[in-house]
Amino acid sequence: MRSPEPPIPSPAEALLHCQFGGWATGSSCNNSCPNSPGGPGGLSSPSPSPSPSAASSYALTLTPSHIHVQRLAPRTGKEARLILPLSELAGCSCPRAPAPPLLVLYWYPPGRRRKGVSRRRQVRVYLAEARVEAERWSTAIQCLLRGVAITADTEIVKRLLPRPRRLLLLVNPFSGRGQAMQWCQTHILPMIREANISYNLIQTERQNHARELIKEISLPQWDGIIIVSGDGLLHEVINGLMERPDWELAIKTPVGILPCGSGNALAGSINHHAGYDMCLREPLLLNCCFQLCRGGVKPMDLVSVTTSPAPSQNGRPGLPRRMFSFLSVAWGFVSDVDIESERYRGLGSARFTLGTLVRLASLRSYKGRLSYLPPSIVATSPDAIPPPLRRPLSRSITEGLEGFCHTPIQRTSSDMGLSEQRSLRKVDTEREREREMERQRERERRRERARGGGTGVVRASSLAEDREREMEGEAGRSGTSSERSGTSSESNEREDYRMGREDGMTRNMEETPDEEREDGTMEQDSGVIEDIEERVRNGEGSSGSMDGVMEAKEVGEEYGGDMGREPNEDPEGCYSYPDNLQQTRLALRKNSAPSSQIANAFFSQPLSQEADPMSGASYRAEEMDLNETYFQKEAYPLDIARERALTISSPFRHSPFSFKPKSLDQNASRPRPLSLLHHPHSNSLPPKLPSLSLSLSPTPPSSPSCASPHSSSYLVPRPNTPNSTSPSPSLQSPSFTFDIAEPAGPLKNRPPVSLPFNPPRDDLLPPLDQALPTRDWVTIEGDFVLVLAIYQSHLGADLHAAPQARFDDGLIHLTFVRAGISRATLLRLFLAMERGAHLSLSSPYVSHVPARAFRLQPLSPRGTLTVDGELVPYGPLQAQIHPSMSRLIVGDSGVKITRF
Ligand SMILES: Nc1ncnc2c1ncn2[C@@H]1O[C@H](COP(=O)(O)OP(=O)(O)OP(=O)(O)O)[C@@H](O)[C@H]1O
Repeated sequence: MRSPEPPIPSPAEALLHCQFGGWATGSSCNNSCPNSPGGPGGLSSPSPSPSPSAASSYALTLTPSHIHVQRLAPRTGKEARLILPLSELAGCSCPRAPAPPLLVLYWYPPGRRRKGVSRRRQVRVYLAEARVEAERWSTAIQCLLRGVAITADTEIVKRLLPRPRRLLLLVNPFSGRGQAMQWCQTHILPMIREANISYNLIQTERQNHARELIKEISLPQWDGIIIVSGDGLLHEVINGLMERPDWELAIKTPVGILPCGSGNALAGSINHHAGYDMCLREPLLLNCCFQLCRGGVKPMDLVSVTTSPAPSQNGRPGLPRRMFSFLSVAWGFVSDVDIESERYRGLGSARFTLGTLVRLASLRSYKGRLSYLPPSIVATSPDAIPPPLRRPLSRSITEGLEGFCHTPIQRTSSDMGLSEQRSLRKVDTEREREREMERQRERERRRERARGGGTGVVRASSLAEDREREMEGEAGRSGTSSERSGTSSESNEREDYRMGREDGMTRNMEETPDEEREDGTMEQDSGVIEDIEERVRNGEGSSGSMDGVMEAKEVGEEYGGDMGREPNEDPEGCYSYPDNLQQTRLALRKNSAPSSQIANAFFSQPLSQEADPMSGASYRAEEMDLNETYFQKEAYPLDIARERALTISSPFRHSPFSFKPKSLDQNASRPRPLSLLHHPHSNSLPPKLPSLSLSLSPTPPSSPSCASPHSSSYLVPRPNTPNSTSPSPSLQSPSFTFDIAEPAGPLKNRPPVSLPFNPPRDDLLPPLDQALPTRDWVTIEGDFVLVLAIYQSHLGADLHAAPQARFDDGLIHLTFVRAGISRATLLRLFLAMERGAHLSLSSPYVSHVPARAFRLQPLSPRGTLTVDGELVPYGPLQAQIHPSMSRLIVGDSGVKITRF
């Protein structure tokens, strides 16, 4: 992280050069001084009376990037030379008289801690001969820290300095474990004072207090709004800014976050992009606070999210709600854990570990439809004239999906460009052509079947069938398989399977249903759970949202195993746990009856479409407890036959708002930090879900390889394109069941925006109650365990959910996990996510795709949806990225930054 030491500065480089005396504080650590901005005695201890250090004197040289400190009378055992990079200084000061003329430097060098690299405070104090000299140095250093250019010839005077920055600090005293105010006193305010930043601190008194405040205040007087809390308070602030009449200007106010919550996802992203290792709690806070003091600002994407209307009190249907999100939209497992773990808030971030285990024990799946617009598609407004037909860039997605839904999505997401090139290259050889024909035949067969069903739906009838087909194809191709490219995850996956077979560890993997295969690894995995559980119980897990998990993983690593992997795979494909690990786990399991029970619950039954007795029971109980607070008791009308006929086109077959409104706003019922001890809710599905079905909305088939029986339908403008003169596909082909019906009565033509001041339009999305464009969108229907849309790299400070994400990459990173995944694999996914290694985890049920917009239509009647971790009304939801809309204070480690 630190750059190599610079050589001794040449005279030409030196801006200032002077001799100083040492200043000892009487303690071994030179870290306190009178009148220091951090207060007497620095952060923690009362100051012993400081005095000039008798023996030492130093030559200090200031260059544009460093302060070189040369001890003039070297003592044995002491470093003669110290180099302080300016990039590691939070600030400096020259205390006022009657204090001696001191130059005080607040230095935060990065150091390796128990968990990663983070900053630690050191104060260096030097005694100048005269006050004017100390002030000159202090001014010069502050100029450099604030980006004011000075040279050796510049007359260093105070008026060179820009005015001190002014920050509005909003503190949620109840965030996380309720330590925000304490950390303000001990960590935040001292460092902010050292950086010569003025501030106003306001404690929030209730939910939405910050939002209301931000709507009212005069913004120009603030250089930044800093949230001292978790991500939820920043969500309020961003929406407060967007609800102002001057939102266009207001949203450009730099915002920053000092992590005192339990998830701290944005802080985790800032920490990561600043080059630090993953860390939590105070180290994370110190890193982020230091970055804040450095003052670099970067653009940050926002995502406009339109949710279903909140249930209204007067019985009239409400308006769809629009909000702006900076972090994530989650449905299923992730949002369940987030919301349900509120009751463990006292554990801090370990609440997510526990929540994950609990939710794993009663894993649910949710029926729904996810549509997304891949980023390679040129922006097409739903109202715009369709662009001339071209070869779709996302062809490889469609092509893959037609064949078999799982693997190609995964492959395409990880190396879209590569797979595209590969698909172009492969027609060159004779063999490839044969394979292509074979695939074509297979596609034809499938279409035949689909036509036979009379629905026009291209869908996988069942995973088992798909797997069989895949296997047949594989067997047929086995003669040539070794010649295939080894770069795709598809081929890797098959390679893995093959190696597993050779190893004799399992049965033929391709013949074995996933669950059965994973059953074979049950014992090891339950060991993982037990380790985690044990640590959570001991309070060790309180160090992170997956902290217990992390530590369990470390235990695994000590034993020589990597829990994040399938036991039968290594990077090359084959892996087995060392015996001693298995023995240790068995021993652990013996001594831990409750854990064993949980582990058995996890692994004895794969997640299937069968009802989960546990969840079913809890659901009924909670219905009574919550009195419809969180979930509707009755499903909104769900015509299964009709839903299955849902096509390639519109994800909405009927008005998405036809469900029964809930009696209360879900948000209003979210337990707030003050009321943590209630809320035994859950959101299990009713028993017996229909088996997985998948319908896809392919891109226009402009090449034979992705021709579809309905190809002609793609050649006409979309049904909701105003300039369309051609009849809609549904009129052309009876098998096409496009729904271009008008939305239900009172919703017709209603603006889907509840924000008062006409904020930016979602040009990629039609209103929520209208059909999506057919072009370019991909739709997946089926049973999901989770859908996560994230636009920051981290989902929690220790969950590196989207390693490829940047603050301003203009992308929504979608991860979805389909039903059928086993608990063990899901756990492995989250374990791997801590290191950001989950993208390479090979599971046919897990997909990662980038998008610029998406629409999610839950078809299960119950569930939780969160936006930035906050509960929103359950129902259809859509979102679109607005690149670089806001500004985030990230420090100056990035390349392109401006200072606030
Ligand atoms: N004084 C307050 N009393 C109760 N709730 C508050 C108060 N101030 C803010 N809130 C609300 O508390 C919720 C949770 O706050 P926040 O997200 O900041 O903390 P957290 O949930 O601990 O952290 P994270 O979101 O990172 O897990 C937010 O929705 C916010 O609106």
